Amino acid sequence: METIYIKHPIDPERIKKAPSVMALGYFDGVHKGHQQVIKTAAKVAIEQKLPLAVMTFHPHPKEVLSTSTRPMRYITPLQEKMEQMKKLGVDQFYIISFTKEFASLSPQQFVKDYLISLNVQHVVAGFDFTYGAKGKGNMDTIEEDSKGHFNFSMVPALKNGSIKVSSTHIRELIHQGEVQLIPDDLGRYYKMSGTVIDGEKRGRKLGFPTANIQMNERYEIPKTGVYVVKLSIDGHHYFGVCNIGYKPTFHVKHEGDPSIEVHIFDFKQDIYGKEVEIEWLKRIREEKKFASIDDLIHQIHMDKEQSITYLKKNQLAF
Ligand SMILES: Cc1cc2nc3c(=O)[nH]c(=O)nc-3n(C[C@H](O)[C@H](O)[C@H](O)COP(=O)(O)O)c2cc1C
Ligand SMILES: Nc1ncnc2c1ncn2[C@@H]1O[C@H](COP(=O)(O)OP(=O)(O)O)[C@@H](O)[C@H]1O
Repeated sequence: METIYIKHPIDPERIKKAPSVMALGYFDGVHKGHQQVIKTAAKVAIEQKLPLAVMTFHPHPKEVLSTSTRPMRYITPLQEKMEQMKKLGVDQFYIISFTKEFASLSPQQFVKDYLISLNVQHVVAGFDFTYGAKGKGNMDTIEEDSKGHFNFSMVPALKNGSIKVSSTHIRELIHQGEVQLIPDDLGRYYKMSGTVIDGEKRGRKLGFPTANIQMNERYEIPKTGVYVVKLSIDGHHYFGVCNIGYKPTFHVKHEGDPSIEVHIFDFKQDIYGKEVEIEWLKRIREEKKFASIDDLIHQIHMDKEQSITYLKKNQLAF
């Protein structure tokens, strides 16, 4: 996959003008609805013997246009989005830097500069895709704005039961800790990449060493609590039990991002500094403040047992 970064204003002299089929969207999550859009474009690309291209915008428009001071978090930060695009067989991945100036382009100017000038032959987008200043361009205006330079296909909403598959719904599931439901919408478990860092060196003394994981990017954060997780380290897969939270047994203050700590089953290696991937399989309980360390240790034993039972019952491991 070729990745093409474009900074606004686009320089028409410097861009490739080979014809392509282009799927358009923000695609945070690259969920089943997004996959439908990209697969529709892939089908047209095969029929027309053209490369499959995807155009996305980064950072997320909300991050640039919203007045909120809270930083935007992602289901798939850019690196992860790229990985998913590769898996879908995308040939060219265009990343347009989303700035206030870019956002103020009229819909017609966007189509002219970013689609027609790239020699796009066919555009595919989801039913709710909008383009141009204030999102005034949409699936009802694109035909007129294309001025006959390209055809387009609109992909209808994908539903999971009565609920529309959407990044918003997946975010809600992450925040509610309902991670076991996420594969229905996302097509895979929610996962993060991170680095194993030093903790407070207490885990080993408790009889439960825990790998403390620092997220590598601004991911959406699951609800605090204890989870069954899968870890990938150097291409090997392990299962474990994870606490995400503020460790109220030891700390009074709950500031900043929660810590993420995984006790890995049947594992005894030093992995400080390693890059890992953590998949969130199932939330099993709330984080609690224990009256004694013995009570906490007893509870962690039970969490481990419960996790292994869950993994066995769902034929995920053991
Ligand atoms: C499965 C599991 C469940 C945990 N549950 C709690 C909890 O409910 N409350 C709490 O204060 N700490 C909880 N912890 C966090 C421990 O307090 C923490 O692992 C220990 O303090 C070691 O921290 P360190 O690795 O930073 O040294 C849990 C840890 C694990 C692995
Ligand atoms: N089963 C295991 N699960 C998690 N980490 C383990 C395990 N066995 C060994 N380790 C190593 O021990 C470290 C955790 O030890 P711990 O005493 O909890 O210290 P820290 O507070 O630095 O996390 C991990 O980062 C990892 O390198």
